[in-house]
Amino acid sequence: MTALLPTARIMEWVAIISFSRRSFPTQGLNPHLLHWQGSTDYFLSSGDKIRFFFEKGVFDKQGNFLVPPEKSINKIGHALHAHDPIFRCVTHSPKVQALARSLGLQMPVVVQILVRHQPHFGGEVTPHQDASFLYTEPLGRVLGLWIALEDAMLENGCLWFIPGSHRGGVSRRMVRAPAGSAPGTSFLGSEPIRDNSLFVPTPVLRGALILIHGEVVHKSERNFSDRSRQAYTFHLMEAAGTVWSPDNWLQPTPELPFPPLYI
Ligand SMILES: O=C(O)CCC(=O)C(=O)O
Ligand SMILES: [Fe+2]
Repeated sequence: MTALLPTARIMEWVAIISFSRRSFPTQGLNPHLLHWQGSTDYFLSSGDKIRFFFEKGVFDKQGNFLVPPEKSINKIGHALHAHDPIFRCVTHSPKVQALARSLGLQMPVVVQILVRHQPHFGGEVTPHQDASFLYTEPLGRVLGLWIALEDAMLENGCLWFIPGSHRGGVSRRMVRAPAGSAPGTSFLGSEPIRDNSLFVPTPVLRGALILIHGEVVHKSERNFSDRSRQAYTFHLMEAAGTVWSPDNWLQPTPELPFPPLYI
């Protein structure tokens, strides 16, 4: 784990964009759709945009905030690199490139970038494998880089992992339904019930980087503290010899292909 990022600049960016008129997300949205993480369509069409996904219960029926806006955001995604130079610069920084090279990645591409906010009472992230959402053939080609922008401790929602769980294949896959059908996604297979005692917590200080194997089972718990737990996270795929599943919810487009990390 190493300190990699100009954390303060990213935090500043998050604060600015949270309040900027140009992108404030509730405008133009049907308030009835503003539930946890927004509507399915809002999610499915976010792959090439910067969109805001909210904690549960932060809006009233008219779409007005019930909590201070800075405590309302669960995550921001999924194409921060495409629209903001700070994120592009950090993601493609020499340190990240050197890290990818040291891991032997030949043609890594950036598939998504998120800022996870986890404010006070921020929701949990239930146990999952990233490859369920970012499926490739063969498996073993997706790597998450999760960077703590603030200390992530037991009480404010640090990550938890099941050691060795990356060796067991993928239990379920989220697949995109044909355009226009509802719901927009469904799961093939299911997430098994796992014994909670198998999870090992990974508390880290601000600036630490956690590498997440695409198939390792991980989760984070609800943040019951009054400290937020912001993290900057993106996923790389080794593109050499890999097929990105055409059923994944997130698809590269001619306008926004997955950018190569080494540029
Ligand atoms: O930040 C979290 O709580 C969950 C992160 C996660 O699941 C990921 O980055 O793959
Ligand atoms: Fe994950």
